[in-house]
Amino acid sequence: MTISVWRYSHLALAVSSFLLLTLAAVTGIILAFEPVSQKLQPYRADNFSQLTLAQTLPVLKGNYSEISELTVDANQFVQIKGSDADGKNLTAYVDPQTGKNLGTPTRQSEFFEWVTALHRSLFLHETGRFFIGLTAFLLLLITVSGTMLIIQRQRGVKRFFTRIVRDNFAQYYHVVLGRLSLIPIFIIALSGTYLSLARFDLIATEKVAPKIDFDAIQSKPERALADFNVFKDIKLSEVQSVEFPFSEDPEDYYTLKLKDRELAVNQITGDILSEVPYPTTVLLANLSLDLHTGRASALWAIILAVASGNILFFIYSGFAITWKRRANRVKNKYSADESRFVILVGSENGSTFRFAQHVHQQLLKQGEKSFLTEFNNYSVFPKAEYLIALTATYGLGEAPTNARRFAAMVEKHQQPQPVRYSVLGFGSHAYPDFCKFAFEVNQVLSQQKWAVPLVDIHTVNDRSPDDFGLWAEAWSQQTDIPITASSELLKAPTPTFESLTVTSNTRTPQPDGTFLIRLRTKRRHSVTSGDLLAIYPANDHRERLYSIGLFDKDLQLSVRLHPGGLGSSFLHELTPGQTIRARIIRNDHFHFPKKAPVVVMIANGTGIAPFLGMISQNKQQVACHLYCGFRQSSSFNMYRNFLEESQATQKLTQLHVAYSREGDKQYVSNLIARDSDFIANTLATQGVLMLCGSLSMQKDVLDLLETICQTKLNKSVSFFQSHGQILMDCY
Ligand SMILES: Cc1cc2nc3c(=O)[nH]c(=O)nc-3n(C[C@H](O)[C@H](O)[C@H](O)COP(=O)(O)O)c2cc1C
Repeated sequence: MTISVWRYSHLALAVSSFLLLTLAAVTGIILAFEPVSQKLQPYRADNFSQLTLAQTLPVLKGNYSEISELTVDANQFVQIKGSDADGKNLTAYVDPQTGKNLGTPTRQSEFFEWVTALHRSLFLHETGRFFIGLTAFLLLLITVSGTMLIIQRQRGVKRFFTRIVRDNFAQYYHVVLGRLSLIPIFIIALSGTYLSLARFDLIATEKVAPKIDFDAIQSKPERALADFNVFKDIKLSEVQSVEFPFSEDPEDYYTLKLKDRELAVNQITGDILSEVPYPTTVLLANLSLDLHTGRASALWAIILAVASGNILFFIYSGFAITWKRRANRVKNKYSADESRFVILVGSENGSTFRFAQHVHQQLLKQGEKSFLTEFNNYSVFPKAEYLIALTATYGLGEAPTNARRFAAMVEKHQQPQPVRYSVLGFGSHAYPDFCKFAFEVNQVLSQQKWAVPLVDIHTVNDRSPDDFGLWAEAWSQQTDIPITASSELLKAPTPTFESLTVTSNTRTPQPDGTFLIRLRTKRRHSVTSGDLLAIYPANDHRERLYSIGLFDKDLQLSVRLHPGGLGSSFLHELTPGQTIRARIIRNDHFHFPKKAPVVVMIANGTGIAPFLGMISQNKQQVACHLYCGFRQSSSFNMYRNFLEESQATQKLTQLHVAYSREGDKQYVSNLIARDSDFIANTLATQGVLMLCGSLSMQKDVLDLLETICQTKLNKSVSFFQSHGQILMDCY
């Protein structure tokens, strides 16, 4: 059964009952104070629980001339009805030990009477009772569906009480308080349902009348009350009421209504004339009344009041959650058939929609035709040129409900034209399978013939505006369509630019057009290899990003000169001493891993740049294996000395180079295929693979890794991606 079935049942039940539930909860809170206030009255005997009928009845008979009935209420106050020495009618609370008159019982206060009637029947008699009974039953179902939702959210019964990740106020406390008050609310609902069923005779609660053989009644031996064995055995705490014999005739007897049975006792001999146990249905009805009203315990009454208060909070928070989800429903200006941009959203609780809407609105503002929809609505998009897939991950690294059918839909609907896609995963490092579903989406898309990768998959941790901004920048750079992270989304200070001084520039490009440039920053401590440098070659909004390799105080960029390329031409012309305005962007997801026993670096072309810096910074001599691919050996020559020196100082363990236009004409993926056992072993022993370079290299390597992971490790590549063991930064 999917999470959505429980969720929709939970919601439907809540919607259908919330008005009556609110009323029942409010009146329930008020009524919980009645037992508490009653218990504060001074009518309970100190040693009540030890007293037996054999101790109590003779004392009371001695003190009062006539007693017709003795009752013990839920507060353990003993009350008698009869007449006093002057023959006047008497109803009084008495001390069962001394017989002292403690006071006269008063009627329930009018206010509590009024609230009780409202709580039980809405002043509508049987109709009202029916609706209240139905509400109790719906609450029972809500509790069951809520429990299932918590189990699914926590990934299993065993983890029911483990830490809850805080999403937002309403959601967090809906779950936290839901767990805490689950049992009291379940009891309130079950007992309320039971009492209603009993009230409508759907459960038989008839007590069986005593069967007395009047012919067998004895009048000898005569015994004193205190010597009746049956009275010696019965404690006052077991008694509901004792009806005294009407006359001294031996055929009149004591009727004892206990908690679990009814007895008839000969008033002269003390013999038991009849003993009838109550049916289980009656016992359950009594128990339900105790549990539903809290009449037997002030502490339980307070727990019931708190649980009823929580029901009110659940009504509020439940609707707040639903409101937020519904607020994200999509209204499109352009149809799926006419749009150039298609934005797919996978979201459970709506926050990913906020980011998607943000992108969508910016595209519309720039006059683009953009269509936003849920993953499950994926179909053929005949005019689409760009596909942006934004998705959260849920459960055990699973798809959100509105993205479950995605893989099947992609199989079914092939796009007729090439579409450039980009995947942005939303998740949280609080979960072991970080953004797993997004990685799966990326994998599925990468296998489609029509799909052309535009930007490497990016992830957003805990809705971080900075992470989102990083993707927006990369995407804008590839499309030349500016998408910014608005201040509303960013809620972070505007970027700070800094001036960097050029310290060296090889300028003379290698045959493949690559050159190395070094720049010095004053804020060296806040940058590391794998971060990005954003430059503004034309001093306008156009930004170009380069991966940084850190060498002591310098940031080294490896740049390929593209004829007419905005960024590469600009950098190529720079000479030592010149300064440029730039911005360093932290790229946490592509930093050298802090704990990995082995790091395998895979690069092609200028993708080697961050790895050069990482190797240079590898003072701890963590085992590092570099696999890199170039067109020809001359392209590699500019790195050769540095890498050979690094091997000598054990900052680099092994170096593997592939040339695509020389010798064996190999790609870096061929080297990975050759060393597939080593790669699998690295992953199996918590090592980390890092990929940097072109998207086409990334695709080849990922396809290969998928096969390696499946065949050698029995897991998907997305498992290792989501566990931070495969890091990528490709372009
Ligand atoms: C019950 C639950 C399970 C989650 N499981 C994962 C997970 O396995 N991996 C992950 O990266 N994030 C996980 N998350 C975090 C969400 O993906 C993240 O908060 C996301 O931003 C929510 O987006 P949404 O509001 O659009 O649904 C989980 C969140 C919740 C509430």
